[in-house]
Amino acid sequence: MTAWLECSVEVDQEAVESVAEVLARYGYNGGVVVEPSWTPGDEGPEFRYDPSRPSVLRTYLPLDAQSEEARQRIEQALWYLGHMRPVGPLQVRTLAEEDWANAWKEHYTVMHIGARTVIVPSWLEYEARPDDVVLRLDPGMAFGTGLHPTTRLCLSLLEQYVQPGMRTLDLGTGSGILAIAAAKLGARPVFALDNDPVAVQVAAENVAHNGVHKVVEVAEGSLGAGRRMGHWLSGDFGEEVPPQPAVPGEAPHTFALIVANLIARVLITLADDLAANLEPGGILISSGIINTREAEVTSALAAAGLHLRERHVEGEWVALVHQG
Ligand SMILES: C[S@@+](CC[C@H](N)C(=O)[O-])C[C@H]1O[C@@H](n2cnc3c(N)ncnc32)[C@H](O)[C@@H]1O
Repeated sequence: MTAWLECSVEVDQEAVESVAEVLARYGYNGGVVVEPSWTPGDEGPEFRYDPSRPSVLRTYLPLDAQSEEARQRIEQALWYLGHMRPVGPLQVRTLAEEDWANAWKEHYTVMHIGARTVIVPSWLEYEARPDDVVLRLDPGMAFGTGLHPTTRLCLSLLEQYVQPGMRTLDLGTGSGILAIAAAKLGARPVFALDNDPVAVQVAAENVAHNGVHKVVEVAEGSLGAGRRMGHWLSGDFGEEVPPQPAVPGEAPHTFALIVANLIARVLITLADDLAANLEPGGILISSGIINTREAEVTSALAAAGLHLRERHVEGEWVALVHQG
C-alpha cells in the first residue's frame, strides 16, 4: 500500500501563486489545494474572504525513494521565496493511502451540482456523460471554487433558466464560474464583470482554459451605481472612481439574463441598475443574500419594478429569481 507525504505551507496572499507553482512542480499530478482564509463578515459567516490573512497551500507526493529529495527542493524553493514574501515553514506529515484519498477528496475533487453541472479540477480525469456541463476549474484565490453555497445556488438556477442565445451578464464574476457555466449552457454573448482586478485576471484565464473565450468577454467594471463603489471587502463604498463603460459593445446594454452573486448591500444599491439593464421579460438571478437581509433585497427589487418568481435557500443563504 502506498503512503503519501502531505506538504503544507501557510503563505501571504501575494505569495500564493508562486508557492502554488513550486508545489505543483513536485505534487502528484501537479495538484495543489489552496484553502483561502474565510472570515466571519457582516454578511454572515465564512463569506468574507480576507486577503490580509494567509492561505494554506497543500500538495501530496507518493512516499518513495524520490520523495525526500523533492521535499528538500520544495523547502529550498520556499526559502528563496521567503526572502521576498512572507512564507511559513513547510509542514510535512505522512499519510496512509486511505487517509490521503480522504484528505484529497475533502479538499477538492469532482463536484456534481444541480442536475448536469460538473466541476473538475484540471489534474483529474473525468469521463463526461452526454448531458454533463463540465467546468474545468482549480481552487484559486478568487471566490468561486470552494464552492460557496451562494455559487451552488446560482449554478442550479442557471441550468434551469439559460436558453440558447440569451444575452447574459455575470456581475461580480469572481473566478468566472457562472459566466463559463452560462456559456456552456448556450448563453451568448456573455459579459463577465468584476471590480476586482485579481478576479478579472483569474476569470479571463479560466474562460480561456474552458474554451469559451469567443463567447465570454471578461472586463473590469460594474453596472450603474456599482461603478462608483470601492472594493466590496473594504466595508464601505470606498472612494469615488470615475465611471467606466459598463459593458463593451453597443448601447443599450440590456440583457435577457443577469446573474449577480454579490451581497445584500450591493444588490440593494444596484436594484435600479439591474432592472434598467434587463430586457422586458428578462430574468435576474440574485444571490449572496444572507437570510436576515432578504426582505430588504426583495423590497428594493420590487420597487425597481421586478417581479419575484422564486426563491431558494441553502443554510442561511438565499437566492432569488426575478423577472423584468
Ligand atoms: C460572492 S463573489 C461571487 C463570485 C462568483 N460569481 C461566484 O458565484 O462564485 C462576489 C464578486 O463580486 C465582485 N463585486 C463586488 N462588488 C462589486 C461591484 N459593485 N461591481 C462589480 N463586481 C463586484 C467581487 O469582487 C467578487 O468577485
